[in-house]
Amino acid sequence: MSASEEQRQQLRRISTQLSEILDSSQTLGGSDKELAEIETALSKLNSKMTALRDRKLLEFYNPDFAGDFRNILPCSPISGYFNPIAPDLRIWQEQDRVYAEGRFGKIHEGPPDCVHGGIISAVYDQVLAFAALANELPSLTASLTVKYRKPTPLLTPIRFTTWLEKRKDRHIIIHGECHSGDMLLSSAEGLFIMYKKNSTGN
Ligand SMILES: CC(C)(COP(=O)(O)OP(=O)(O)OC[C@H]1O[C@@H](n2cnc3c(N)ncnc32)[C@H](O)[C@@H]1OP(=O)(O)O)[C@@H](O)C(=O)NCCC(=O)NCCSC(=O)Cc1ccccc1
Repeated sequence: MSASEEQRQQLRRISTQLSEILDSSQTLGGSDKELAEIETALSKLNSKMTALRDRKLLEFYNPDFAGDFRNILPCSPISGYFNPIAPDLRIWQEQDRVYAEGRFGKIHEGPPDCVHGGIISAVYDQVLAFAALANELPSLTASLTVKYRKPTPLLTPIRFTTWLEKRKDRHIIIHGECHSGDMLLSSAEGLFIMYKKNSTGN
């Protein structure tokens, strides 16, 4: 079963709500009574959602992403609009480069007030893979090296830039950089291996 436009919009709004709930959970405080009320409300919501959980409406891959890379893998934990843990990034292509821009919130904190290194790596993994796709070289990550130059601040505009560095047969090298303003925060190199052609040559 696939989602109607109305259902897509509803699911997107639900994901946004859940995302805000997750973010709030990181700095939550209140009296015993207030926390108990939240626990009860969430428990009810949880039961309702559990009852509907095996009726997935969203596809794994959306070829009609219309230039918005957050639509390609709707439930990706890094880029999917419908996954509440995905960071709030805009991801798009210009010529053969893919860019991601946005801010990370408390849910992605590693060192105090900074983004967790694993989250930064995960974003590189996804946006470098998108750069391969943008160059019509769909592939999987074989290895990923990230150089962390400066801590990546939370709640601050950050921009990732990625580009195809080299291709030889099925081996693809993609590079990426992450900046806050003019400051280089980190860089990455990924080796991607293109999907094998099947026996029909596709
Ligand atoms: C697919 C492949 C990487 C390669 O296997 P096959 O196709 O069977 O190819 P084969 O083994 O025949 O090798 C071909 C050539 O490549 C070379 N080579 C291979 N590996 C390495 C290496 N590590 N390092 C260096 N070289 C390596 C190998 O020597 C050979 O070289 P040759 O031609 O003789 O000179 C496989 O190991 C695999 O599935 N790994 C797990 C991948 C995975 O889970 N990644 C994480 C999830 S993806 C993600 O999250 C991003 C994403 C999100 C959403 C959407 C899209 C992307």
